[in-house]
Amino acid sequence: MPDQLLEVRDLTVEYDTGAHPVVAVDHVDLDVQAGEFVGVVGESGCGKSTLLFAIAHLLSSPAEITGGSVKFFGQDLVTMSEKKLASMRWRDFSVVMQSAMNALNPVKSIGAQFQDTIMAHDEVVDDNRPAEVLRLVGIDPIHLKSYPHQLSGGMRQRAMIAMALLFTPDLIIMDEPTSALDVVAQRSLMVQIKELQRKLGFAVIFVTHDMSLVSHFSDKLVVMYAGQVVEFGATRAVFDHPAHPYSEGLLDAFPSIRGPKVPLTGIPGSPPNLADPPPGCRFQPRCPKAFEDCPKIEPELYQVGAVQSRCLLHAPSIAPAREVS
Ligand SMILES: Nc1ncnc2c1ncn2[C@@H]1O[C@H](COP(=O)(O)OP(=O)(O)OP(=O)(O)O)[C@@H](O)[C@H]1O
Repeated sequence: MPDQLLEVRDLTVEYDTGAHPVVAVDHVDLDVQAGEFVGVVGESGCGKSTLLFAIAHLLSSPAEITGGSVKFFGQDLVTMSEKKLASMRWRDFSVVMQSAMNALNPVKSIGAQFQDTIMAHDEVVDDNRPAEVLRLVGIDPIHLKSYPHQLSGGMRQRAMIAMALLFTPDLIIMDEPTSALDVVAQRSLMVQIKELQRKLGFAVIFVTHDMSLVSHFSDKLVVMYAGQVVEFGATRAVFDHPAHPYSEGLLDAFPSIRGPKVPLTGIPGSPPNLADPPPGCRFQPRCPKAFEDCPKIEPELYQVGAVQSRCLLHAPSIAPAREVS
């Protein structure tokens, strides 16, 4: 199996809203290696869910992929036929949504829904597999007979993860799978996802608002702002030395569980309207380190040590003359 599982290049998604399309994902690049856990963070509305849906090719109108490619084991999902995509979903990659209650069919038992997923593929699956995947996520297989409303919120999310594991895919895409749960259930589900990932070796792309979750569970971190990736790198490197002022702001806005108590500071202002983003750097109207070039020049992603940062402070031709303390 090649190491490179997913290669997203220049991916752009627009919501066609009339005069000014909303560019929710703007020329995003992302690499995921086999078995890797990649966290995607950023404020509400920055395009995280749209990115995941675009990767899984699950977008519907008015959203449309207007450019770029999503290569999964070298095959471009963007140009792939719906038939081929349907055969790959669940088998090669699966998606776990924010709310299992919305994703599961309320009038079918969990077992019947597992069977539907199995029947939709030409794969031979052992009869015991549904029971086996439920056990894997800590649910008694007796609940194959249960309907979604008979399970707790945590169990429903676990059942969704079990369904995502039916064919042991190489990639599971998760959109805030724990956000509807209380902190204790959230933690225990995360620990379980991580254990399963280690045991079964699948890769995860995981969207969350929760910086403490990604700090504990993800290998790599993608920080998104206004439809763009503004920082990308190993999670530890980003947490230890954030290279983008927005990442710094996000880190200062959440409490550290073990570190010394420090006053939390938010990020002043609010994210821009994606139908009409500010010129130059999109974060500059809110950035404490902005300087005169920031509204004039659109930054690229620059290599800064172990991470990449979309900040002009790190642009080789600009930074030395404009160093801001
Ligand atoms: N149907 C739609 N029509 C127009 N714009 C949309 C539509 N759905 C989403 N958007 C816009 O696309 C942008 C990205 O939305 P998206 O849901 O991907 O963000 P997000 O980071 O996942 O947010 P959250 O964390 O709140 O789930 C937002 O600015 C949103 O307003």
